[in-house]
Amino acid sequence: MSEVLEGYVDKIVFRNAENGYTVLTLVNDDVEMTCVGTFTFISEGEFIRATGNYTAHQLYGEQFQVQSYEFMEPEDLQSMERYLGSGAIKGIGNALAARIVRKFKKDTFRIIEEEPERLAEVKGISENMAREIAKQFDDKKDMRGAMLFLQQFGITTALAVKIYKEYGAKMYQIVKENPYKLAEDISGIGFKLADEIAAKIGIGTDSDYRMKAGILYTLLQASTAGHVYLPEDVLAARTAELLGVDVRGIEHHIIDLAMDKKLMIRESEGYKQIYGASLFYLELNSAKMLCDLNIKYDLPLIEIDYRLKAVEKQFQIELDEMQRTAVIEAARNGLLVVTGGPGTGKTTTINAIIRFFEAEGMDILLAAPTGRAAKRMTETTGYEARTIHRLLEISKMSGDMDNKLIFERNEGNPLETDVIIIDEMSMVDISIMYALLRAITVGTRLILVGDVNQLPSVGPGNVLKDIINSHQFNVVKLTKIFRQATESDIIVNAHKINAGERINLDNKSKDFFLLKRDDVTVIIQVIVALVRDKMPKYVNATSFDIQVLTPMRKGELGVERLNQVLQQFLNPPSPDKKEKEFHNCIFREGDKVMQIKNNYQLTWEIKSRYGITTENGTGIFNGDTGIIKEINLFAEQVTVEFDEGRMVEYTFSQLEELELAYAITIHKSQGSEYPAVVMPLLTGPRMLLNRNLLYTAVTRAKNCVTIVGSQDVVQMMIDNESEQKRFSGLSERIRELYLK
Ligand SMILES: Nc1ncnc2c1ncn2[C@@H]1O[C@H](COP(=O)(O)OP(=O)(O)OP(=O)(O)O)[C@@H](O)[C@H]1O
Repeated sequence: MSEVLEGYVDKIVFRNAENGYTVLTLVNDDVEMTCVGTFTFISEGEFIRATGNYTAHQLYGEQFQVQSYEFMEPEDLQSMERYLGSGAIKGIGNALAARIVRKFKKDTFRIIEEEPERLAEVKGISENMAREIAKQFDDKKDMRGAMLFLQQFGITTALAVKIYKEYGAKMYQIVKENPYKLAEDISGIGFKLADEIAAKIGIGTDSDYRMKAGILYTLLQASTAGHVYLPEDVLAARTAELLGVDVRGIEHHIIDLAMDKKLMIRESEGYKQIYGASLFYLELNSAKMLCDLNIKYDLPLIEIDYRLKAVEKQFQIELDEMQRTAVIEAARNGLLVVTGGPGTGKTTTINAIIRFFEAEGMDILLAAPTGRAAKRMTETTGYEARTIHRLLEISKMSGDMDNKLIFERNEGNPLETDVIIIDEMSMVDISIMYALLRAITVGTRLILVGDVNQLPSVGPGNVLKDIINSHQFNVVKLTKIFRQATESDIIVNAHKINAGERINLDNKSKDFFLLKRDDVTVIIQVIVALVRDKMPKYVNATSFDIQVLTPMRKGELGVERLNQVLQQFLNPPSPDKKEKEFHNCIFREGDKVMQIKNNYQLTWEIKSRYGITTENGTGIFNGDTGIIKEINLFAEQVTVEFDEGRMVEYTFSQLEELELAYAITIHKSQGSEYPAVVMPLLTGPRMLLNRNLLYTAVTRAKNCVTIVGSQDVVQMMIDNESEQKRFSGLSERIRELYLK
């Protein structure tokens, strides 16, 4: 049962401006009470009614834990004086507040509202100031009114402030008529919340606004699953299910939305592709820019060959036929794709291309979609490679909203270079591809390198595969596995998996094992033994370097369960390790954790042995893993050490961006490499257990792969060619442009 406590905010004892967490003393005629909770908009002197519970704090004694609160108008003279002097109105301190109230008595607030010029009758208040006071008073009143209004729909004060700032007084009309607009305009309000508000207001389930918002929301959901568009029937069916309405009513709303330019409709072989407008233009413009870049350079083959021989001689390599072709095509085309599986010489080819152009005195830029991939590229080429975000000089960062990123490099300020090489192209989604293409002028050569059989990007699109499948650009496929690579069963098996062939699982290999177990408990025991005891010695690494990969999040062998178990064994509770529980997950000092979304604002620091900062920067990206070094319960901060000693401080509320990472999904492992991978494979949905997923998991391991579970499931995955279909139209858009 919640209780209610009313009173004045006497003192704000602590306040975290970022998340609103506040400790304050509330006073009324009877008590003075410490209140703790999230207050987004509060100043000393406000009169509030708080709902919550009394709790006993070990250190601080009795406290009132606030769940929600509302502002009330102060009533008596003392409360008016206290409110005015609280700092809520800038320029009025205690003394002036006392003079104002002494002069106007209980008329004070009415005078401020209705005859503010009379404030100038008080000593120390000019006419200008009087107007200013009235304005502030009015602003705050509106804001308070707005909050009271929004509170009835269960909207938190933080969101209420955002809504009020966005719409001002128009807010009332918008909320009453079309609360779905909130979902379009305000980050933090999604379709679901808007739909709840609509229900409370009494908007019908078949209202036009609701239908349209439902369609747009369905497309947005689809884009988070990687789709750029949805076929009309799929969109209609999913929307109907979401809204609980008849599918037949949806089609004409799709047409209406298209007329409003919120959706784009494209006819494709016998069906309609429905795009959200912004993704449509990202895709169409990417297609155009790719075509524009694809110019031919009329260089005589003899000359290229001559120069290539010189490079081979200088660097003492002999390129294979396809590798030579790749260098030649790179010289003769504005756009080239080089694709191949592990050990087929992609890196060697990149190196040859770099040396070839370098010998011509050309400028070259290297980049990759993730920090880890860029780091590897730097190591294998000896040239600085950056993330694509850094290459494009990301400038405006809105926390987690990738689609709102703004880059300094664009058509008005393009990258000035002769050649750009992008590695790990399979991870590039349509938004970052578009941003990259915008910053490249025709005449700069763009070389895209990647393994098309890896899982596609997390973000929408299937860029690398679509570019290849359009058949309009030069593509060099590297297929030969080089001798050194054939010594690794990881590489050999990866290629077999990809070709749908049976792999040898008799455990005679040095780096590829299957431990047959069919009991979940036993599988977990084996995984613990491998990660904690056996693998570190075998591959000469630490337990933390051994990565457990699993297809699923849920279930007995899913990420969540495995992390709990592995944490218990690899980093058990201990009196000298501090912990923080967050959303049912315990974070403990010493834990291995992973950042689960791109955050361009998080700052990191590298410190020397003497504690002096030697380097700092911003940006921690989806998939970056680190170790919790310290949990500070007093400052409510968690310090995590990422690669290369980059230290990052997370506030407790930012813990939602972290997850334990003893086990991670195969999807999250894209673009990473580990000394050893351990993978439970027992059961799971057939849709998920496919060739593509197994291939990606296996190719993450440098020195050892151990599968624990069922051989039948391994075989089933190899045989299951059905990838989860991605609806993306880049390939079609490119072909349309060439047909014109
Ligand atoms: N032309 C060549 N002649 C002899 N060996 C080669 C040649 N090209 C590549 N190799 C060797 O083959 C192995 C794999 O090459 P490389 O690292 O370039 O492939 P990759 O496709 O980048 O592999 P991965 O994706 O696994 O990093 C390396 O040991 C490399 O030295």
